[in-house]
Amino acid sequence: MYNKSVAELSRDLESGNVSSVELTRDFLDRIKSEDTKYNSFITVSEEQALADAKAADEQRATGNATVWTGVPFAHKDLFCTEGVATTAGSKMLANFVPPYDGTVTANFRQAGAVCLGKTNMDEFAMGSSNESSFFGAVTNPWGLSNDQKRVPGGSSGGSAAAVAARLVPAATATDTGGSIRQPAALCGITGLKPTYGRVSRYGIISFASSLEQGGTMARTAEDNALMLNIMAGFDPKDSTCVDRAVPDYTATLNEPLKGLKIGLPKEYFSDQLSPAMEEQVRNAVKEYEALGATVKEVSLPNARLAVAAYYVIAPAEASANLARYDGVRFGYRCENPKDLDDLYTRTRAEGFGPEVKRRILVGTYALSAGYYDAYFLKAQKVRRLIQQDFINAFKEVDVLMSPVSPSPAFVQGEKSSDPVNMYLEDIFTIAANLAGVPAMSVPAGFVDGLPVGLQIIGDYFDEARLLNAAHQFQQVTDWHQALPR
Ligand SMILES: NC(=O)C[C@H](N)C(=O)O
Repeated sequence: MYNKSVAELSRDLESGNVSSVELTRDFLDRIKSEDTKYNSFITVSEEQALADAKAADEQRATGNATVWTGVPFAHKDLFCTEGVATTAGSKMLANFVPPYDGTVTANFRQAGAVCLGKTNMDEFAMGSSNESSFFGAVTNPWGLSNDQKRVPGGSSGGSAAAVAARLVPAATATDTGGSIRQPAALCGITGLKPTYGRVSRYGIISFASSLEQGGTMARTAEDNALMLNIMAGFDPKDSTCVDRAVPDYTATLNEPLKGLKIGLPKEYFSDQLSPAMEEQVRNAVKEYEALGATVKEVSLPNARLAVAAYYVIAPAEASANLARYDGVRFGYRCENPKDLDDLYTRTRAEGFGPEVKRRILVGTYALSAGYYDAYFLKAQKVRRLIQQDFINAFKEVDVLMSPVSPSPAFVQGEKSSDPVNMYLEDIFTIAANLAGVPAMSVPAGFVDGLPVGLQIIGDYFDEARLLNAAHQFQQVTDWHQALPR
């Protein structure tokens, strides 16, 4: 049962092979017995899940079921869930129970899906290893047999580890600079960051508003399509959400790839990429050629500036977004403040972890009057150039393919004392966020027994094509089915 996809579980529910209550109990039991190894959940909402499963079974009995009715899944702990703690992986929000559902949360609820709980993540989505979580690091299900605990990537490491370890068939995630694609790659699952504006951000705890986007994680491309079908769409509660028709993302999965034009950005096959990783990515591209695609080299000349621009823009936006955590309205409050200044200072000093503080300081500096032009404005100009690079590339090709991360899952602690080294994990993923284009990670092989991801980047709102390309690849490969060892 645990190995089944959302599509398969949905068919089992439809045929009456299993009830949602049985399925939900099974997955909850599995989380209880297995997650001690991974720490992929912050909260397991057992009671609520069983009540929702019962309601889903009743709904199905009336003949009014959706594909999702009764199917278990999990939310990254950044998505506000009414009545269930939503912590953003931070001490600051450790006791925050939202009085409302975010739009994505409401969409899953409306479709009848059963949320089993909230997954672990880097604090406020800042990190590439899940080690900055107030609730402890997450362990990658891969590589455990070597006795060395490896990171699952981040910031959506809990979602990725839970899906890889078969604790849930699917989980929501968010991606600001690589937070869906890098953990998906490191855990050997499939993940999609949609176009900026495709999915409502209402009720997602904000880190960098102009970059982040809610997205999907599951083992198959088909399941990612099923998730996006209920996540995408206009929302008047999010002014950055685009009013544009939502296709059925499953409808085009089986289109043949003959004639698909693939571009390989030469900047993404640099010496930062290990030769063994490069070989896996190039082998995956060969599979596409066998499926009828054509391949050519393209250039994203400004891609090398992406990490530098991101680490000005994202902290700047974070410093503004996180100003609201002041101990007054909600979240953590320090004990016995002397006065208002003391309340602000100690609440923030005690409530935030080191990486979040680093970014607030960097962001505040970059936005301050004397430095605004030199850093923030300059970074915005670079961002525009990077966007233009993608626009130019998509005049020549349909999709871009590249590695997701420079190396496979690293050992816990290896990069903790070197923030810049950690930031370089996103060297191939960040440009897509700066430009706002959609991008996926698809399992494409192994290096030293650890999963490798293929990144597929698309033009604006071309998610259906990405999912089609990933699905066709998964019909001729079985990397996405491999069991962690
Ligand atoms: N949030 C993300 O997309 C992760 C990125 N590594 C960051 O720390 O900003």
